[in-house]
Amino acid sequence: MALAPDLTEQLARARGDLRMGVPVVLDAPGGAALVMAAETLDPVRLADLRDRGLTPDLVLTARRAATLRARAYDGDVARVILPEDAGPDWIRAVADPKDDLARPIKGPLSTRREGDAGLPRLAIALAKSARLLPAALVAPLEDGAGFAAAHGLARLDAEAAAPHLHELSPLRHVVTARVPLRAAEDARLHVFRPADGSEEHYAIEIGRPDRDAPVLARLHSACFTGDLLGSLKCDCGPQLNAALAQMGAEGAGLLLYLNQEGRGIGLANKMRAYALQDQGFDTVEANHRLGFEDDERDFRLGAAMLEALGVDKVRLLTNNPAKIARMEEEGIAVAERVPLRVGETRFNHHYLKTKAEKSGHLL
Ligand SMILES: Nc1nc2c(ncn2[C@@H]2O[C@H](COP(=O)(O)OP(=O)(O)OP(=O)(O)O)[C@@H](O)[C@H]2O)c(=O)[nH]1
Ligand SMILES: [Zn+2]
Repeated sequence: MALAPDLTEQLARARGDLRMGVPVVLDAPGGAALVMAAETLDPVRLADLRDRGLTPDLVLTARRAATLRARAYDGDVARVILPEDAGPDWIRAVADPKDDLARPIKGPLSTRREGDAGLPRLAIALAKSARLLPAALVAPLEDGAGFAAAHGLARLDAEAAAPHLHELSPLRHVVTARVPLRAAEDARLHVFRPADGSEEHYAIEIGRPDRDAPVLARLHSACFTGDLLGSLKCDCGPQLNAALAQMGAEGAGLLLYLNQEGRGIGLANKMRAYALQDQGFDTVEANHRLGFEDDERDFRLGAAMLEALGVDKVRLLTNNPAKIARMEEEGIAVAERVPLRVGETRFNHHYLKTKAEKSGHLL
């Protein structure tokens, strides 16, 4: 059926539903499950689910489970057995670390050992890709297709959908137009749109870089607070301006503006991380307490955009060795690393030090 949404489109819908608090059905040959994101959990829906005799587990990442001292028998995820009287507040308190220090969780949490964690794992990947807290209620269903149809819920073929969540969605080059910048009057903005309905990404091309030589390039990850507001907590704004200024001075360059806010966890989660940093945790610990890895970005995106723009070798403006490694893996030659040390303030000194010590950033 050509008019029906394909898998990528179904995934985009499922993400939208989870963000709104609408449950989604995951269906696989071995079993099905009803999934609700913990962050957007609706108490009425939780009650309805229980009235139907469904018994959800609260699925967390192993990172969050470690903070809560819960055993993650499934490796990267843990299935917490929900106490019968656990209401939305309890669920949210387990999922969201904001009150961990003020109200230490009454434990111990028991986690499930038996059974298959395939669908719970997919539920976490979906919540992450929806930029929600990585925590979900997952209740086994006997007849996934029947349940989805009866309640008008989105149903995903789990086996087919899982690889899509880890693949880079194809990017379409949508439009290019001239935008004279303070840093360089001869500048053009290219807009790229992923097929999976996720955020658009931009490339700012300064001058006409010679593709036969390594192009001065930067992969800049979106930072609303630093790039737009002038936040002193990071070095993003000064890095963005310094990169454009250098490209302007050299007369050519390519700045990729990747909409991977908060190292890929989204602005809401980044602000949760900032709130934890105010409680004394560093940037990496804060991500872990929330249930995320240190860095959830996918730099394959940058390589795909460079390729689309006909660039296969770069002089990369960065202090982050992971960016260099990823470009090389994706077939983009990094002829030179151009260091970018600007914007140190008394507020971000500790942040920059943590990045150097824990994330391997070069000084
Ligand atoms: N999760 C999280 N993200 C942050 C924090 N501070 C800044 N960010 C994000 O970190 C990213 C910084 O991106 P980049 O400027 O590409 O930085 P980088 O990986 O340090 O690499 P280079 O700047 O190239 O050396 C942006 O997406 C910011 O929104 C934080 O404390 N927690
Ligand atoms: Zn920043």
